[in-house]
Amino acid sequence: MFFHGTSRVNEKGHLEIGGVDTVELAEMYGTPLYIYDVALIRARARAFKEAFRRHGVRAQVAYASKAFSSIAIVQLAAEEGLSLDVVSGGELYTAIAAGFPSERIHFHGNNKSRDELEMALKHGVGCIVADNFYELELIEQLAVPSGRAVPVLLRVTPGVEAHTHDYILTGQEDSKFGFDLNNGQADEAFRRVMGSPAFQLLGVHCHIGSQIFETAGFVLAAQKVFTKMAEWNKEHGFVPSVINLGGGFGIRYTEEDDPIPVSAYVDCIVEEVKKQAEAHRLPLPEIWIEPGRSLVGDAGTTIYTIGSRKDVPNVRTYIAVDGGMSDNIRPALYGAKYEAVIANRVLGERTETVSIAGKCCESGDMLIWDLALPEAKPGDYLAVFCTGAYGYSMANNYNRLPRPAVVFVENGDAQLVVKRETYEDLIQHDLPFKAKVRK
Ligand SMILES: Cc1ncc(COP(=O)(O)O)c(C=O)c1O
Ligand SMILES: N[C@@H](CCCC[NH3+])C(=O)O
Repeated sequence: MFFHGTSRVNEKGHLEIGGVDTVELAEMYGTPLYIYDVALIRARARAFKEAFRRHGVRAQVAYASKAFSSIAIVQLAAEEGLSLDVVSGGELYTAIAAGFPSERIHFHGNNKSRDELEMALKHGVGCIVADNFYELELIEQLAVPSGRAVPVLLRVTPGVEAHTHDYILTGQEDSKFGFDLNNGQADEAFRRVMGSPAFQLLGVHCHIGSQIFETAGFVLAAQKVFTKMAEWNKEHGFVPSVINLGGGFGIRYTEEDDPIPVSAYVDCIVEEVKKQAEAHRLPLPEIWIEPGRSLVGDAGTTIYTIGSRKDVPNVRTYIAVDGGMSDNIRPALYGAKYEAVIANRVLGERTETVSIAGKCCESGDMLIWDLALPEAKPGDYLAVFCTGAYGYSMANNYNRLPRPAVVFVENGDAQLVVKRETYEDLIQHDLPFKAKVRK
């Protein structure tokens, strides 16, 4: 059975997570419903931190909140001693509202606006990951009058091609993110930052992509980034205090995925950074990473109610659920694959193969193709596993579907942490049209 964390089958034959019956949750909060296994998120956070601790190096593990941002998850990240990666005014606002320590917030993004940068500086975020020359210009304009130097990392594209889906590759040269490491852009950004009192350069950031299963890309990225920082050290006496190698560590969505433990990624990163620091006779910088998916991905499960069924004789059977690409766009966007069970009959014999359709008016709104299930009836609950990252955070109101509720479960306790949207919520920003009367 494809279970993660505290998921198990209880004596009623129902899926239980965090000691709570998911069928009871579906009945209490309605569906679609996102359920997060808090113990699993804690375990992943601790595994990352423990891996660094074993090496005795200074490190920060920043939760990439784009994977799932809400007050509750940010508070949990703070409780677990994580730092926080935010990529917009909205994620920053959420972090501040949750009381997250601003000195542990890292502000990302390839087109930060003046307002967003102003907000970040006002709250004294720990660092701005500067992406481009326009942004350096904006930071300078905002920082110089204040007389304070802004801590920055320069985001570079190292020219490393990780093996993952094209849409989630970020480290290759032809990318919208960061300063190119190989064509002189990163050097120009370095000179720009070092020559201005507006900046305090901490070091370099790179992120090579997402859902990566191999360590080779991280090692290569560490080598390339370090070689550049060593060059800057030789020529300009710069001593980096931070190297940030981003996130991207893969998780197991289906039986086809075979990820390595999070500690294995940390081991290879730390070993390479140590090797590079020694080779270049530089002090070991603090090592930062920013995992999103690997902290929350397999801790999330979505519960849907099964509704209509359509048989296309000799071709396939479609089973439709009460959500779809509006609460999980990943299958439509990336062809992402998931595993699922019937939450109220987990151990039922899997006698038919069906395809799970969403309820949006798009043929591409399919959640899972060719899934073996016990015969599904209207009113059964379908539990789709591993939806914790880039599920709720990419949810939308297509077809004016209200976004689902989110519940955290731990030790037999369930807590609603995001309310379900209502129809009133959907029209709250709409204004009536008043036609001008022509004379
Ligand atoms: C700059 C940056 N950091 C961190 C992440 C988090 O990646 P993941 O969720 O794959 O760990 C991303 C997303 O890919 C990113 O773009
Ligand atoms: N949203 C993507 C990951 C993008 C990561 C952000 N750089 C996914 O669901 O796989």
